[in-house]
Amino acid sequence: MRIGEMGAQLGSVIASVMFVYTIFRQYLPPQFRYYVDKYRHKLVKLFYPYIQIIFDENTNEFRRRSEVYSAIQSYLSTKSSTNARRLKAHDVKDSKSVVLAIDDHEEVTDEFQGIKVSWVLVKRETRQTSFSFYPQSDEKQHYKLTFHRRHRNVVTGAYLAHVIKEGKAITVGNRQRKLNVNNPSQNWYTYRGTMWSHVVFEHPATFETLALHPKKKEEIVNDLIKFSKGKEYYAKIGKAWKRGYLLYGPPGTGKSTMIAAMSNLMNYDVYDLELTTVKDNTELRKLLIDTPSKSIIVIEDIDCSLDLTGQRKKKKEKDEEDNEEKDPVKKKMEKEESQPSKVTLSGLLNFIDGIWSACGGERLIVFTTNYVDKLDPALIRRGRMDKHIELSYCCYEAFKVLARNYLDLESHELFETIERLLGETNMTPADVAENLMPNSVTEEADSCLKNLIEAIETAKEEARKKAEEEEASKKAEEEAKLKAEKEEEEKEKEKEQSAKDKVKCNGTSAKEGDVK
Ligand SMILES: Nc1ncnc2c1ncn2[C@@H]1O[C@H](COP(=O)(O)OP(=O)(O)OP(=O)(O)O)[C@@H](O)[C@H]1O
Ligand SMILES: [Mg+2]
Repeated sequence: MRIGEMGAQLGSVIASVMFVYTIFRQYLPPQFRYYVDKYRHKLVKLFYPYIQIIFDENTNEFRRRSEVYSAIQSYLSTKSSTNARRLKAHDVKDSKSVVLAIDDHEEVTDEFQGIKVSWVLVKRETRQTSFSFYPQSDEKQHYKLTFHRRHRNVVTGAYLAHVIKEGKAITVGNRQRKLNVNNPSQNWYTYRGTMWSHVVFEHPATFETLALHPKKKEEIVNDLIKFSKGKEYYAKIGKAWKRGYLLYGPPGTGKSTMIAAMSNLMNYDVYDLELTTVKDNTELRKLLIDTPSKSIIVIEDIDCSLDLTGQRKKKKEKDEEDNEEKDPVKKKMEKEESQPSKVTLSGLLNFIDGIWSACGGERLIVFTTNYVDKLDPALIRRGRMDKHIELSYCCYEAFKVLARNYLDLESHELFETIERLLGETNMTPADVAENLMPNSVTEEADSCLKNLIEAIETAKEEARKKAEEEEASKKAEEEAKLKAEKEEEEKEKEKEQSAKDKVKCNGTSAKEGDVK
């Protein structure tokens, strides 16, 4: 017989005995009654050596679903599928697959450090008598954990911590990741107070498919894994469990793709923060505090995001002209929307250094830029952005990854030519990938590689022409400058000469006057 069943039967026997006792208690002589009452609890303890803990589905706080309950449900979903005979399948919000749970009143046993415990899902009908802003269903359910009282310390300590940790890990593993974007603040009310809107994140990019030099790739992956396992380490050194990455390089070199690969590797949600729609630093702080643990906060094109005031002002003036006919409410909203963003560099820095450290949990912050030289050194100094990653033009190693991804090719006679050509010219992985993509279903790998060679040669030729043109224009500029300088010199000389002539002329006329 299982623990739970044993406990339940013993429990019901004791309950029946107690029930009979309360009926006949009044007929007992007072002295005898006193002794029975005194030893009743000890008797119960003696005959019922089990302890039960109840885990309610909802918390008292706004009737929210209890996180502990959800963790237990996930934990038991793995135990019950092998253990229980009656299971229930249901879809859980944000979960990738159906979650299997034990059916009502079905018992699941578990073992931890040699200790046997039992779990039962209990459902109770309730009748709601009062009006509530948080209407509850008529059913209440809870998990009941039963174990022998001699294991009390282990079960309430290490075992429950283990269940919650495992359960949370299973929930995270099973969770559908989300891509979040910030709502403009004037729309927070419309979006029921939510600052972020989300869609399901299903980007296929991984570090395996990312075209990058293997050494660099390995370094980044190791860095991320070390970070994800570093809770104790960060606590020990007294540093917030956060890490900043700066991805820089020309357009089409894989910065955004790398962010997707990071999210897939770490299983983190992405929070894509559009700074230009954030009104001010206070709003920025609210948005960032609202990001949960295990998230990647992304600010793309950071060089453009912090300096848009001029551009937005122009837009605003233009909008004002267009809006003359519109109704006042709409006009006001649009006016607010076109207000220049007042997010400042110091606001962002304060957040990275200050508030960020205060809210616990692992977070990555990733900035991307095409122009690293344009960034304020204060923003990218080490400690704020822990790792600077340059994503550059496609090298031969990166090309091999793309050839494997797009054409299933490990080697080919044309690879040598491509290696040579890629060493001579700059081509982004995006362009290489575009050329490797077969134009039709029947197109062979051979012809794709030839297309690529042609494209690289064209790019090389264009780069050569561009360099020549630049050289010519530079030469012409220098010549024009020299000419202008010469002309200036001549003009100066002429001026000097005419001044001298004037002096001479004045001298002569004065002398003539004297003679007169
Ligand atoms: N390193 C890479 N590995 C694999 N694919 C790549 C890589 N770089 C670019 N690509 C391909 O090119 C496309 C554009 O790349 P991506 O958007 O990541 O570039 P980016 O560096 O973010 O550019 P931008 O600076 O314009 O935002 C991607 O969809 C991807 O298919
Ligand atoms: Mg990008």
